[in-house]
Amino acid sequence: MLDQIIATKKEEVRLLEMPAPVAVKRVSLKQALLESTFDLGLIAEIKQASPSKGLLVETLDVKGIARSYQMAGASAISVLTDYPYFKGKKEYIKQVKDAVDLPVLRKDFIIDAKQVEESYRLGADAILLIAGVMEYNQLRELYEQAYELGLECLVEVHDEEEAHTLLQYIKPEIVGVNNRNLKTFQTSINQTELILPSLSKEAVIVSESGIRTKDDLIYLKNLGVHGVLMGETLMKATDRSKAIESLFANERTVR
Ligand SMILES: O=C(O)c1ccccc1NCC(=O)[C@H](O)[C@H](O)COP(=O)(O)O
Repeated sequence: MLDQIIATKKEEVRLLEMPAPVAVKRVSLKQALLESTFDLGLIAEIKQASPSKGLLVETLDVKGIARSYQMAGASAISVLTDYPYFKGKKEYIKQVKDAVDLPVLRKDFIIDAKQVEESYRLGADAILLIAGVMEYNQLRELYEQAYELGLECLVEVHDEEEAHTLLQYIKPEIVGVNNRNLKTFQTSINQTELILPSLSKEAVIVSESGIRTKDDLIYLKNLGVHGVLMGETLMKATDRSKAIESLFANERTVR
């Protein structure tokens, strides 16, 4: 499946027509995670479908979901822009930027400089770069290009080998540990505990995927991560604001 997704992305890059840049006020993902309402920063995701779970919701009110995430105290919003596998759309980024003040992470399979430039023009504040889907030299180039444009990167690793190799190329400011094995789709939040010692102590760490319960959040908070990225659990909730409020209850930071 992953090979198939990357083949699709190569074809999309070949056909990509650069959009006109939209005017947006960029906000920092890193800062939002460090200054979150809760003790753990929350990147709340908007995705209609996924390869592992199929259709998550029948209809998608992108602006309404973004507002409910912001109202409940999310630090940032992750927006799937891939259509073939996640039913996402590129225009959702601007829709979310218009609806809320939170940083927007473009969630897609970014493998080429053209997609980085496109993300900037679409109005994203940050992009996802996945270590497992490209050469590390390419990852470094895309990372540097993004920061030159004023975009931040969430650099994603899944295992210790990726984490070790990554540090030989770049010292990412924000690292995501994907608890989902992208080859098998299995999730285990223990993956975060396994990888944590291999990551830079200076990086802002986000645990991603398979996070469902308050116990999961307490476990991750005690490991010392700065934030979590949650998709399916929030998308499937009947009341998303209430879901966040009850998952993060008593986790509010007193300033
Ligand atoms: O979600 C999938 O099935 C998936 C399959 C292959 C590659 C990526 C995939 N998901 C992208 C993500 O990173 C997740 O949407 C995100 O981490 C949130 O995960 P979850 O909370 O488990 O929905």
